[in-house]
Amino acid sequence: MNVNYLDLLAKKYDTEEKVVTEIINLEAILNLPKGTEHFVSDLHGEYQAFQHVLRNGSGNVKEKIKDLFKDTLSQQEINEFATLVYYPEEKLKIIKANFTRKQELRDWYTTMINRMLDLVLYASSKYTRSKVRKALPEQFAYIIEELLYKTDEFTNKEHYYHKIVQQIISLGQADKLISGLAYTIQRLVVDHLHVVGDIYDRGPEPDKIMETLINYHSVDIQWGNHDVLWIGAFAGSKVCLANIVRICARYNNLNIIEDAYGINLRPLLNLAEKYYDDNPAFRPKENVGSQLSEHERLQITKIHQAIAMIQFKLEMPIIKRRPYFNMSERLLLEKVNYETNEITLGDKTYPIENGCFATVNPENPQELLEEEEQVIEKLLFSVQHSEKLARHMNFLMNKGNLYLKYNGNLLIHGCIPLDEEGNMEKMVIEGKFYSGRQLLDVFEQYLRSAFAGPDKTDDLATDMVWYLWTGEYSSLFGKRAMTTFERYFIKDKATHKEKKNPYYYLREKEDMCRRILADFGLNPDHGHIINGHTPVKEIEGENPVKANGRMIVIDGGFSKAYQSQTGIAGYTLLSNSYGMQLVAHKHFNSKKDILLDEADVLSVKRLVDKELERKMVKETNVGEQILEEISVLKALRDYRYS
Ligand SMILES: O=P(O)(O)OC[C@H]1O[C@](O)(COP(=O)(O)O)[C@@H](O)[C@@H]1O
Ligand SMILES: [Mn+2]
Repeated sequence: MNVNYLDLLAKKYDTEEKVVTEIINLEAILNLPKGTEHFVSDLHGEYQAFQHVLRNGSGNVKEKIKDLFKDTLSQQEINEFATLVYYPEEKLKIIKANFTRKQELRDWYTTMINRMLDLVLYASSKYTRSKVRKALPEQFAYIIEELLYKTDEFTNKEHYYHKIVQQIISLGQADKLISGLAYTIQRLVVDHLHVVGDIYDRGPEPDKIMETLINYHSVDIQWGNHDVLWIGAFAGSKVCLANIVRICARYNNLNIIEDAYGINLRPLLNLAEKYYDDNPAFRPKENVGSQLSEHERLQITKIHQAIAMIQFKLEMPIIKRRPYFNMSERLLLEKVNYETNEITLGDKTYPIENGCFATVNPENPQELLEEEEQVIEKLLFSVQHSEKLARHMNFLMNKGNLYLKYNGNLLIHGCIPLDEEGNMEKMVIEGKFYSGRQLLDVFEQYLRSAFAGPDKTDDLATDMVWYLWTGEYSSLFGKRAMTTFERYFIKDKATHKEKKNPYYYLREKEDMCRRILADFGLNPDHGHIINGHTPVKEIEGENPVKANGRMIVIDGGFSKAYQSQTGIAGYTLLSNSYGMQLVAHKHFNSKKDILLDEADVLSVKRLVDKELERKMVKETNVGEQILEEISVLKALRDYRYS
């Protein structure tokens, strides 16, 4: 081992005792049960629903409460207590309003604090004390530790413990303590969170989800196609930028761009007002009870057209300069007959409906008007100078990857591009063939290099980010072509179809999944592929667990717009030391419903895989790291102290 490195380490471990203590600590951790992993995906801006799933740990909090209190509390008491753990501040307000006498409230506080302490202790049983300490609210850490680890002089000290709790109540700190304990419980029930892609688009509050993830104790992200679209915009891809604005307009979410990220839409609005009018194909989607005025609706409709047309134009030069993207069929503005108002796709000609081509030069359809050029330049400047967006995108890059190998499983948002025979599809990039894992690695390299060079807008790396959004061999898109243009302008639904990669039926086969796991260097006997991206249509009887358990699809279905297709509000997955459980969630209406009715949106838990023997930290990724640390520490001991 490198001696310089050991010398450096010796500064931290400057006595033999310190080295030995750390080795013993680490060895002990290896023999603890593995922490609970929580998998979610396709959050699509649905912050409130995500918060709920996070706060209840996909049902894990309730389960722990039941384990502990099922013989002493009624179902109603359990529900009320669970709601208090999920939303302590709000629930405290509601409950406190019911008390008229001070002493009653005091008694209630005492009961709740003790109940919370019991639950913290129970939820922390598989962690070291030092880890639990880190999860405690700072302000009360000392007191809570004192209350948690009551010593065997318990009987002598009972009065003392009781006094502490009473003091806290007298000093008006009970609410704070209860909230702190509730958050500690939430934190302890889930050790690590995986977000299997698509934080952005469709829903109203992706920025708040990002803030939550930034503050979360332990998380990784597998980018989704919608996430790379945002990364692409920030990295200088104008076409990705046009797409994110278009999607926000379509879903009536332009305030994400304007208010959340402070991006000025005024130049785009001016352009839109000048060239566009009302158009049924471009009216924003509205939720029930939408507050849009006629005027606002019209404005968004115009913006939506303006940015969509900029997008279609911007796609064309990329398709032309990257022939191996194989997208010449998508040069749609060149296939429009502007005189007859028709479009010819293959050997069929269709009438154009709701066309809005006022800014298109039929001689050179890809040409942007100077005004359009300026609009997109200004938008890009604004996007790249949004401090909040910069923070969010940097976090996505730091915590994110295209895929992740974790505890023997392969986590990936979309797919591994396959042909009909189940061979990994090959893509030629700059004259070289790539497929399977190698292709994904190359994609990721391009994406990182695009992010590192935000001032380059037309280089291969930047174009490649857009390819990841929409290209036929993209592991994130997983379809042959995106028919956005057709869905706006052609009535015939047959043209709207987006053909899926064969992966999506081949993944039903165990043998196929085993081959993919092996290609990624994972053990096919134990590993699973965990996918997001495609909503599982439970209504039609689709099973999220496929390929004899090797494949698990957890499109969260958080996206309200898609819930009518899925029939549920999607799945999440839990993996603890006993195995894996899939959780199906019911529709989430509002936090208010949960606070008042204490109804849990959770429905069924299904066992996917049961460990024959309880899985310990030493068998996990973290365990591997710890083993390495131990071997370094042993080397340090030999080198310095023996
Ligand atoms: O329903 P929308 O918002 O128009 O989006 C449809 C587009 O979204 C996509 O399904 C991609 O988004 P997902 O990753 O959520 O599936 C495209 O294939 C499709 O063209
Ligand atoms: Mn997706």
